[in-house]
Parts: sequence; C-alpha cells; structure tokens
Amino acid sequence: MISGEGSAIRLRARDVSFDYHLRPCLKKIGLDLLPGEILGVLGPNGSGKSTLLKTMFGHLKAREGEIELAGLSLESLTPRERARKVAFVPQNSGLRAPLTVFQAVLMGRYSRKGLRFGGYSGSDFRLTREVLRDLSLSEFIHRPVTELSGGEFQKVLLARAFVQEAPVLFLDEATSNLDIHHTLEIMEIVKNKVAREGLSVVSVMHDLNLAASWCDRIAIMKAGEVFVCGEPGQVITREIIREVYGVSLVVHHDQEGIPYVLPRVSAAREVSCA
Ligand SMILES: Nc1ncnc2c1ncn2[C@@H]1O[C@H](COP(=O)(O)OP(=O)(O)OP(=O)(O)O)[C@@H](O)[C@H]1O
Repeated sequence: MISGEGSAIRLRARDVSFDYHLRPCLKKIGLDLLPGEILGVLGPNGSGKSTLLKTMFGHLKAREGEIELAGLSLESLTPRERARKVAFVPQNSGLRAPLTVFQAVLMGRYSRKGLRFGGYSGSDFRLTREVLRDLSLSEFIHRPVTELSGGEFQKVLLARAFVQEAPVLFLDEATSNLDIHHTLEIMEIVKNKVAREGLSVVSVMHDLNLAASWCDRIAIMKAGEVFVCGEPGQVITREIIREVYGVSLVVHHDQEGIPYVLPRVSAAREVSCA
C-alpha cells in the first residue's frame, strides 16, 4: 500500500522555467496535484510536456521556480527519497538490459530497500508477482525483456513503477505502444489504484477522447506554457482546440457530459497549424 501523506497537495509547481541550452522551453509553469487525482497533460508536439514531467521529478533542474513533493522542496530530496515519492514511466525507454521480466520489475523495489538482488525480502517478491499478475504479465515472468514486443515492454515498465509504491505516478505517453484493449485495461488498472490507494497521476497524452474520459483535470500546454487547466468539459472545447492545435473540430458530449471529438481529415485541413 502507498504510505499515507495526509490530504495536502501532493505536488506543487510554482513559476517553473527550464531552458535547453539557453533556449526557453518551460515558461513560468504553475500546477498543483491533489491526492487521488489524475491530471492529464496535453498539447502539441514540442510544447514541453515531457520536459515538464522530467523537471517535476528532478531529472532536469528548473532554471527558476519551486517544485514541492508532499510539502518538501524537490531539491532537498536525494534521488532515492524522490523515487519513494514519484514513480516514472518513460515514453520509450532504451532500457533493454539482459534481465528477465521478473528481475526488471523487482528493480522497482530498489528505492524502498536500497539493496541488491540478494537482499530483497519475501514481501518484495510477493508484491512483484502480484503486480505482474494484475497486469496480466505472469506468463512472461521468466522471459528476457529483450524478447518482448513494444507493448509488452511498456507494461513491464508500468509494473516496475507500481512496485515502487510511490504516491505519485508520472506517465509519459505510457499507453502509446498499446492497442485499444490494452490501453483501456491499463487505464482501468490505474484508475482503480487511484480510487483504492489515493494514488496521484500526471499523464502526458495526445488522445483528447481518452484524456477526457480518464482524467479528473487536464492541463493543455502551448509553447512551453500551461495554456489552460481545468475539468475535461472546461478545456476540451472547439475554441481551445482551435487555438492550441490550429485545427477546427466539432466537440460533442456523451450522456454523462464528457466531451469527445470526431477527427476528420478534411476538418483537420481547414486551418493550418501555426
Ligand atoms: N535534450 C534536448 N535538448 C534540446 N532541446 C530539447 C531536448 N529535448 C527536447 N527539446 C526541445 O524542447 C521542446 C519541448 O520538447 P518536449 O519533448 O518536452 O515536448 P513534448 O511536448 O513532450 O513533445 P512530443 O509531444 O513531441 O513528445 C522541443 O522544442 C524539443 O525540440
């Protein structure tokens, strides 16, 4: 279970700016993340979504601004302390070390134990097996990760993040390699963990419809800034999509009032991208 951290804000970014080689990439970003909340981060290619995630868990160092995890300054935490608070599933990991699926997932326990393989306890092994089962990966347990498909490997990375038992989970297009069945399966598993354990999730995504039905709030980025942030119905609007993506789409709403779009190639050509 995720250790309780009270009901205060889990993650707070205040006026966070980041440059790549003096070229501004993030500009004065402000975001809060509550316990038990899924926050989607959307926006055009190159708008700064992945950079924002990497800055918020300390992989990149902000030029200015403050990032707090459960009330503690990110800068005051050691890498291991951060790993106990935030688990990260990368967009496309180059990690293809000669490990079995079980070993690769067990590595997620490192931040909890600080021990090498020999030092893991029975509960580490049990948790690893449970998470592999929950993600329907039990049949791959002894398979080398080098012999997995892209989608299977993506699920292994998710399993590794789950066994970290961190209260905040960052997903960088974590379902981009998955078919629609596995995408929905993963979203449901994460949603259940959010409801059961109060996990907080920040998820970079591109699919407006999946984001609208899965996220509690959505931040839409444009050119390194948070252009708008709010509930799906507030931010998935025709005007905002047009302004941010430069395309003209009709936004519909389902019976529960959740917005969705039906992209058509001809509609997408109406307005050229800025
Ligand atoms: N390592 C890097 N060095 C220099 N510039 C970078 C680096 N990584 C990203 N950039 C630039 O920073 C900007 C934001 O990149 P980032 O990957 O954060 O965007 P993104 O919104 O996640 O894009 P996408 O949707 O295409 O994944 C882009 O202009 C990109 O070219």
